[in-house]
Amino acid sequence: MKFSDQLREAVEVSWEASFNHPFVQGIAKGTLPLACFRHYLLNDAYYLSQFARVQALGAAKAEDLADSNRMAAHVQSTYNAELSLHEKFAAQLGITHEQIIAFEPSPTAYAYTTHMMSAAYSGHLGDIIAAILPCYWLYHEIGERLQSYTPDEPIYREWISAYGGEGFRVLVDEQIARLDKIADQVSEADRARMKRHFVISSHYEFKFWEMAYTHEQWPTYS
Ligand SMILES: Cc1ncc(CN)c(N)n1
Repeated sequence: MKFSDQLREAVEVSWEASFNHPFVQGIAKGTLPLACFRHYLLNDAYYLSQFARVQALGAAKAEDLADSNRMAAHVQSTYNAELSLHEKFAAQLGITHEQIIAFEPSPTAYAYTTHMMSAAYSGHLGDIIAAILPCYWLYHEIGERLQSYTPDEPIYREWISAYGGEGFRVLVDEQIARLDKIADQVSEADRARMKRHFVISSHYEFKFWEMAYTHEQWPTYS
């Protein structure tokens, strides 16, 4: 069984829970309050800026130039495709660039990005891809599964079409193939560690919907 198939099997329950989360179902049906999407967007702008840095660490740690080149190209797609889509949504929701820059991430967004950074700084390219792959793969599965939905809210329609589209599929397949190739070359201990990164990131993906849906904040102790 391919390494990526083992990973996919390990997260079946948590990915199904993500798919069924009221945030995701609310996007599909158009019933998600825009205030929840706003909280998501602000946290996601922070998340994607850290995600791009993790991808860049992948470019730096890759052992051959072709992988460095492709990881760097993925940084550019995060910037050109995803972050610019978010900026468009932000403008539609009246969120300014200054608000995005000044935004303090919620606990889950902070914890998830810290997990990815830790895997990236302490590991090799395989650790990095394992930690970031749920971000690609889960979103694409969700986007594909929501393709038949046409929510009234245009932002939600565009969100579904961006993640379910062919452009995103190509990037997901590329990283899955890269991870399978690396998994064939490393030790059993490395594969176990990589699997753990993937499973933890998948849990954080679920918690990210929850964070947005509940407007998660840091405690104030007052
Ligand atoms: C938290 C999160 N995970 C995944 C994605 C899709 N790249 C995203 N935009 N945000």
